[in-house]
Formats: sequence, structure tokens, C-alpha cells
Amino acid sequence: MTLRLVSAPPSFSLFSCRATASTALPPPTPTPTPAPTLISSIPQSPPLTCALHCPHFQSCSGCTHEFNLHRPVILDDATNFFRKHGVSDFTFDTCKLWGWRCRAKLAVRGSSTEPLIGLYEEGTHNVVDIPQCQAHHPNINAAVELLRRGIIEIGVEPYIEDEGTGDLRYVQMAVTTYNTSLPAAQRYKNGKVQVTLVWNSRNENSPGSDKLNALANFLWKNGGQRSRLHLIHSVWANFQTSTNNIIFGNKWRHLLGERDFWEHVGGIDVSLAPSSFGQANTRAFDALLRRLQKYVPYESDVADLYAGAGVIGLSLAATRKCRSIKCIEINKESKASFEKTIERLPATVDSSITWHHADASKEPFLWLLGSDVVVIDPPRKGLDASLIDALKNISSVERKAFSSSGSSNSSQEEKRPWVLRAKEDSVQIGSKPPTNIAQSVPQTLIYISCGWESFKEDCKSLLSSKAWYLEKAHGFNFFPGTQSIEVLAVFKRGPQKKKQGKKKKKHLQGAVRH
Ligand SMILES: C[S@@+](CC[C@H](N)C(=O)[O-])C[C@H]1O[C@@H](n2cnc3c(N)ncnc32)[C@H](O)[C@@H]1O
Repeated sequence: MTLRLVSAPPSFSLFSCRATASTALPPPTPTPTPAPTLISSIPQSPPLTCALHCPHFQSCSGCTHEFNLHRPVILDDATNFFRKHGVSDFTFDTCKLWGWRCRAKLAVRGSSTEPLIGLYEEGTHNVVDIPQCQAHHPNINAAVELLRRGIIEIGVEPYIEDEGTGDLRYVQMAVTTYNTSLPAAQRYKNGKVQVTLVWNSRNENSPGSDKLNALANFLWKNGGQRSRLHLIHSVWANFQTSTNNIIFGNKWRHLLGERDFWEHVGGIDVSLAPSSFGQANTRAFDALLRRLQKYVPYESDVADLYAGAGVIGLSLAATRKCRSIKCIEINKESKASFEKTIERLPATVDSSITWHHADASKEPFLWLLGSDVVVIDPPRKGLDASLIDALKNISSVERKAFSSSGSSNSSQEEKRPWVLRAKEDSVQIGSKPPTNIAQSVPQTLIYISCGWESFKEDCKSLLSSKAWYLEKAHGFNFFPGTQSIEVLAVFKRGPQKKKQGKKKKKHLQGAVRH
């Protein structure tokens, strides 16, 4: 699994600046999520109103923009791009501007007496301490300080890259804001932190594991359930000895606290193991999911490609009464979280649900068949060329599927590779058969992107085929302080339909005249 260090960027939303034009740090309390706004109506605030106010800005590589966090610099480009491609009502949700990051991967360097826990300085491998990071959920900063105390007290040696020595390489901190015993308004600020210590050894029996256990116990004793300040949800270890830049190794161990990590997004409870992909901005992701749901007709057959633990697909199953959901994901570590989430779906969910450990770029049309909505949420580099080709040539896929379904019987259908694969290394829940499984191909394509440049290229390529046109687009401030936004774009089959507006107007005018 290749995971890049840190807190990379993506999104924004409506303007909800709470900071005043002073140098005071922004409030650590959650800001209510306002509704998204048309870009043209987002005000140009004075520069300090929505400023980062972070003492680490410039030395840390996490944020690239200090001012106007509510209005990322690429917003104008996005508005113009969508207008040029037929969407004049692009909206932007500025979301939460500070304390939004609920998932952070931080390097641990320095010494056991002066540990550095943070991000690399731009273009270097020098780690910058970021104890007052304004993007982090405040409890991530609190857990980092606890970890720092523990490292010093126990004498844990931070990793030395050049030599490959030391104990602690990285830490992943993930916040769960799921706590039904608290009123909803208090849940976010009382989030608990799942800490994963990335340890420089092969496994828990290697020399040095006594320090790992001592550090885990320190965190639990001082931040766990019975401590004065309950901050820590659980402690995990990941073992990594490779000399490359890959953060995580393949071995994960649960050490202390609750094993299961739950979050509530998109109308469902989702389980996320530390090894599974999780969105960094929980609040903004929830806003995106709620908007996405509106574009999926009830009782659809949905393919969720690049699905991770299936959060998007399962949220649609629960809220849109989908007939079927098919999730495709390359990281097999996500499977366990998917299975746990399934267990907590409301009993009313009656969809046929599958999760496939597969590469969406291999024979992609096989994953598209049998669905009328496809949701794609690729990594920042965008879609694989083979999937773009399959989407561009969707009409020929449809013709082939239609003709083969007319000539085949059910026993032949069972030989299709994706049906066979569905039975191997996959999870199947429910028995409801998808509609017209052999014949249907997607009529709606929903593209979720955290890579604006790759999205533009993919979008242009899809539109050039005239197989799709762009119907709607929304932006979300997933990564305030960076150049990235999260985009939700809805495509429909066929060339762009002529807008009826002008004709109607003429007609009306004519009616008045005569
Ligand atoms: C941006 S994440 C989205 C995950 C999920 N949709 C969510 O919101 O939680 C992209 C996911 O695509 C997966 N992925 C990357 N390349 C893939 C491929 N070729 N086929 C299938 N999944 C892939 C990654 O492992 C990761 O889980």
C-alpha cells in the first residue's frame, strides 16, 4: 500500500468566516455548516477575516494559503471551467475553515529528549513541529502533545532516516466524533483520537517492543477512558521496516482501547480501521454525501468505483433504497471495515450489496455493466486511461451487452468474468437481483475528485466523446489553506441538450405581444 505522508489537501464551502480581523487564533469550537452558495455571491472578505492565523505557516508544508480560506484560489478557474462546459450554477460550500482535519499522518523525528512531530518542510525531509496546527482537530494537537510527553518520559528514539534506526517512524491520528451519549452539538469538539504508532520493527516480538508497549500504556493511562482527560479512543501499532517513503507496513496490531472505530456520515454509521482509507475532513465529507444522494434516483443499481470501505455506496443503499450496490476497491484492508459497516445498516436496507477486491482499471466495462449510476472517487491523479475509454465508449458497451443478453441463456451469463470474480474474494449481502443485469449501463456518472487539474483533463476527455454531458457541479472546501478543492460533478448520457430557456422566453414574449 503506498500512502504519502501527510495531510494533503482538498476542499471548501460556503462562507462562514468566524474569525475577526485580529491576530487572535480562531476558535476551536465547531462552526455550523451553512448551505452552499453560488460562487458569484461569495463576498470578497478583508484578508484577515478568513485567515489561517497559524504560527507554523511557511515553515510547514501543510498549508499553502494564509488568507481567504473560504475562497480558495482555484475557485475562479473552477467557476469558469464549469460555465464553459454548460454549468452556470456551480456552488461552493466553504465548510469549516479551522480544526477541520480529523485524520493526520505525522512524521516523528528529532531525538528522545526533543522529539519533532509534524510535516516535512517543503522540498526537504526536515520535519517541522506543528503543535498549534490550525487545520487539525484540536484533539489531534492535544494527542500529539501527550505523545511528545510519552516519548520523552519513556525514552523512545524517533526514526533516523539516513541510518534506518530508531523506534517510532510516524503516527497516524484519526478522530471519531461518534458519541451518541452526547448531544449532537457537543460531539465534534469531544472527538476521541485513534492513535497508530508506526514502529520500526518487524512485529511485536522484535527487540524494542517493550518501549512500544510502554508508550501505548502511557497514552492510555494519561488519555484513555479512565483518565482525567479522556482523549484517546484507542492505540494501534503498525510495523514497518522498509527504507522507502511508504508510511505503513502490512502488519497492524490493536493494542489498547476500543477496537472498532465508528463515525456517522451520509446518514449511516461507518466503521473505519486505521488501515482503511478515510476522508480527512469528516464534516465536509458528510456535506458532500448529502448532496450526492440527491442525484441518485431511488431504486437505482449503483457501481461505486474506487470505493474504499464502501462509505459512498452504503450511504446510498440506506438513503436511496438502491436495488444493488457494487463496490470496487484495490486495497483489501478496506474489506473488514466494509463488513462491519454492513452489520450496522438499518434493517430496512434491502439492497443487493457486493464489495470486490479488484482493480477498477482492469476490464473496467465489466464493472459498469448492470448499473444505471456509476460513482467514481479516484485518488488525486484521476481516472485510469482504461476506465476513461470504457466510459467514452459506453454506447458500444451498451450495444454489445444488449445483443449478448438477447442471445445468451442464464448459464452462459454465469461465465462472465465479473460475475465469477464477484464470487471470489468479495463480500455479498442480500439476494435481490439487479435490474436488467446484462443490459443496463450507467445513464448517470458522478465524479468525485480531489485533484482539480486531473479532473479537468478527465472531464474534457469525457465530454469530447459526446457520450456524456455535464449537468451539475459543486465544490466543497475539503482542504482550507491549500490549493485543492473537492468537486462533485454529475454527468448524464448523451450530447449536451439545448437549453429550453431562450425558446420559452421568446414564446412567452410572443404570447404577450399577440
Ligand atoms: C479518494 S479514495 C476514495 C475512497 C472512498 N470512496 C471514500 O470516500 O471513502 C480512493 C480509493 O481508491 C482506491 N484505489 C486506487 N486505485 C484503485 C484502482 N485502480 N482500482 C480500485 N480502487 C483503487 C484507493 O485504495 C482508495 O481507497
